[in-house]
Amino acid sequence: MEEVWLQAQSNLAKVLTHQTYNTWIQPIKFNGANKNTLILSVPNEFIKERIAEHYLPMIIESICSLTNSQYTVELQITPQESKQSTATKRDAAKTAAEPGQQPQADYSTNLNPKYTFETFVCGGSNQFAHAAAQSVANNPAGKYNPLFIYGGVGLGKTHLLNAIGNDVLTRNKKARICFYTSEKFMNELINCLRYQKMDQFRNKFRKMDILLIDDIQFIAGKERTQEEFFHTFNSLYESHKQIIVTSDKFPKDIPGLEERLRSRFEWGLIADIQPPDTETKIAILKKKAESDKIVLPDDVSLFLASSATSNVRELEGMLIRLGAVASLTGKNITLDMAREVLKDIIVDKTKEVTVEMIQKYVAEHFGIKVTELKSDKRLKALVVPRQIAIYLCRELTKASYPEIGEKFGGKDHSTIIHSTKKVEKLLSQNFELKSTIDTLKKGLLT
Ligand SMILES: Nc1ncnc2c1ncn2[C@@H]1O[C@H](COP(=O)(O)OP(=O)(O)OP(=O)(O)O)[C@@H](O)[C@H]1O
Repeated sequence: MEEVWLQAQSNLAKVLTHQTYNTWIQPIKFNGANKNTLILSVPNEFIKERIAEHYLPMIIESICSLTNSQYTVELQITPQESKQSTATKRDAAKTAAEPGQQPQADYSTNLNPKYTFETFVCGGSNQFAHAAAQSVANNPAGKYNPLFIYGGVGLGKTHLLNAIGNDVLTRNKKARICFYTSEKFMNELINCLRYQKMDQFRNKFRKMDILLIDDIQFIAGKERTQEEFFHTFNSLYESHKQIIVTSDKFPKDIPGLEERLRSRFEWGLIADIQPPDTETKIAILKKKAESDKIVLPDDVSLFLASSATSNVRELEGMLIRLGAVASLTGKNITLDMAREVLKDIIVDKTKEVTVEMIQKYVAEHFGIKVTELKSDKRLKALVVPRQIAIYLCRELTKASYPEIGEKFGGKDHSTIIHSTKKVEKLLSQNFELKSTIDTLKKGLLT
């Protein structure tokens, strides 16, 4: 299997930029295989995280296409102290120090250089948080302190947090800024407690000009971490330093968060990020495709954006997957290819569905005849499928109530409205019905 990995590496070298390949892919070493898992070793946690976040789908795709079978990949950390890996770490640190990020002697900013305001697409769903972030970057510790950004998974909170840090550093290279996930903050705290280095811990955080903490909700319920964070917060706030945190919830909705912290988060500005609309999703995909040099036709970006997910990370994952398939097969990305490659992930809303298709599909699903579905018979075994089919016709086709009535044996439009409303009402209470309808929809649209 080692040869497969070496071949996969060389294929990836052809599709990635030189710098990306050297920084992230080249340091990966083959470390064994069992069944359908390839074990790869990476030099450190930093590289492991980045690979898992950005390159794993591409790596798996490359291995699977070489072996023609399904493989998963396990990443293990094995420190590699060879000259080469030391150089790689240096390169990674160098990459992380751009743009305008001065690596400080006594700490690391941990900022991701890719997450800037320039690479962030602003749309209706995130414009408030974006404006708040820009305002804080322009005037740290001014009007909005702390800034609390909250929103669902993969909607760009970490990106904005980094963008603030990167932006400030491009203008003031001496600014002391650090980005921490709350988990990393906690782990460092635990280590410092263990090795009696609490003075060092406190000094480090309390000397910051801007402290960026990602996913603060994870400190909820962790007493010691909350206490230490509380003192760090007070110390920074009193010295007029900026604090910015992100969370997946509004402060008062974070269970287990101490009251004193909750109230402090509410002192400043709270900005939310909502799921992106289709136009914003398309704009994000296009920007990402451009920066990764992936040729993405308009119909494909619409197809990806019409998928149910609002998680931008997932959208990016689909794009990376398409890019990898296109590079490895030497083909252009087309709508047909996207449908095929992403068939298990995307429900295709662009596919035309007709009343007749729905009638046939629903009748087959319930084991009845289309004529029975269209009839006036009041048997329960027919009434429920009929109402579901009518509901789906309204949901998935452009047919009007009278048109649907006509195709259901000449029924009156009020009967069609009644059936649709009945299903709509039941959907919120009846989980089984919802699941049946979801299955039917998926089947009809893929
Ligand atoms: N508006 C946007 N413009 C450009 N890229 C975006 C945008 N929103 C999200 N992304 C990208 O989507 C990915 C996920 O975003 P990010 O990690 O910031 O999400 P998050 O809200 O912090 O998620 P989590 O809750 O999992 O921490 C990143 O690669 C980010 O660059």
